[in-house]
Amino acid sequence: MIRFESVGKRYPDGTVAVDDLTFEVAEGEMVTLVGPSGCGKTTTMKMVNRLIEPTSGRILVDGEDIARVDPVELRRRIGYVIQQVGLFPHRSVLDNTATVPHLLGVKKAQARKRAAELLDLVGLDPSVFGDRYPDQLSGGQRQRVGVARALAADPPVLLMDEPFGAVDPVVREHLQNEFLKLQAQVRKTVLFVTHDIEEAVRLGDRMAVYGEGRIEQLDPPAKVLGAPATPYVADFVGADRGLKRLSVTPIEPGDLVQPPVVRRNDAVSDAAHRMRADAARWAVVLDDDGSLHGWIDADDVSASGDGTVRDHARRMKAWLPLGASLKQAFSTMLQYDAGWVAVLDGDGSRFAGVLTPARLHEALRRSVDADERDVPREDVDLHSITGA
Ligand SMILES: Nc1ncnc2c1ncn2[C@@H]1O[C@H](COP(=O)(O)OP(=O)(O)OP(=O)(O)O)[C@@H](O)[C@H]1O
Repeated sequence: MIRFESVGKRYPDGTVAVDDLTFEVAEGEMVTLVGPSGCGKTTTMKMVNRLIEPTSGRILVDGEDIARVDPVELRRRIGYVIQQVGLFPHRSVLDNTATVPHLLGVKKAQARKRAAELLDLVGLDPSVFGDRYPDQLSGGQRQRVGVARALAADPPVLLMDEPFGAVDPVVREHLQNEFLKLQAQVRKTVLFVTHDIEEAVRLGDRMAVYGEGRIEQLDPPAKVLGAPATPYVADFVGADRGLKRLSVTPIEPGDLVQPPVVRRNDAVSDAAHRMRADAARWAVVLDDDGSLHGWIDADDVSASGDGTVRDHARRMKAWLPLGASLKQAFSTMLQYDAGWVAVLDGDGSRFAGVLTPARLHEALRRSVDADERDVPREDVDLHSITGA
């Protein structure tokens, strides 16, 4: 846990980099700090490992006032990843990763074993990359080594300053996704500085939007995008914040519609009746074990037809789990030129319903209203939203 209590930093020339900052990063939480250049993000971060000393207030790490902790000892407890990874050029990737545990007194063989595990965890096969030197890696691979090295001493707290800033957008998104998976396993307390809003939105459990030297809003990304606290925040997150919000709004059961469902072994005539009764143009087809198989088009079958559904069923090419983002749903619909996308429940085995473009739009509007009023999305009645 990291706690800032009325923390300020005024440089000798009078520049106030950070002004009266009070906030907390909970254990296992990732908070992203985002804002324009020079607003005080890096200063905030560097005060946590005492690379910069505050001029007022205090900072607690796991309940302890860090002003009373020896800086060297403090930094052992805090992993630090920066854009210029700073690997030792004449040490192998494995030795780079094992450096800190070795310094901490872990036996060399054991430190190297742990380093190999960590390289594996960040997606670098140690048998392929372990013996290479930093200049034999791509930028993205070097960033991964940087993350592995920061995790090597198993610090409870991680500070990350634009760690993926130096790689191209495609690699960056890949690294972000990998890092999210990793964080789900290691659950570190993370402060993550970026000037990329998309990155702040994608990675943060909460994001802190900085104005000059202070935080204008500290909330979950969906809330920042849906209910910006000030005109400054609205302006900073951009006019397309509705679009950005799609990526942080999950598909929930209440968003789905229930089309007619038939089984592969059902008679075609029964399926045709069912679709007609529901005035549906298609039905979802399940396998005999209840798993999703595909769909059947009403135009392909008639009520007097022979045979079973399996003769006419079309295979489903894409589906999504509940909890996937509305952006993924939208993108899947566009990719397959489909008017709906099938959604499966959590463990991916049971058909839960389908999402349509109209329902996607409703989900977005309900979630915005839910954030504004601080209530769960299922409690929002669309008809009660002003203008709906
Ligand atoms: N040693 C210093 N002396 C005087 N002013 C400083 C010093 N270091 C930083 N500043 C100022 O403090 C302010 C905050 O700097 P900081 O590096 O924290 O910003 P930042 O939000 O991380 O910016 P960026 O995104 O460009 O890295 C800036 O106005 C900067 O010019």
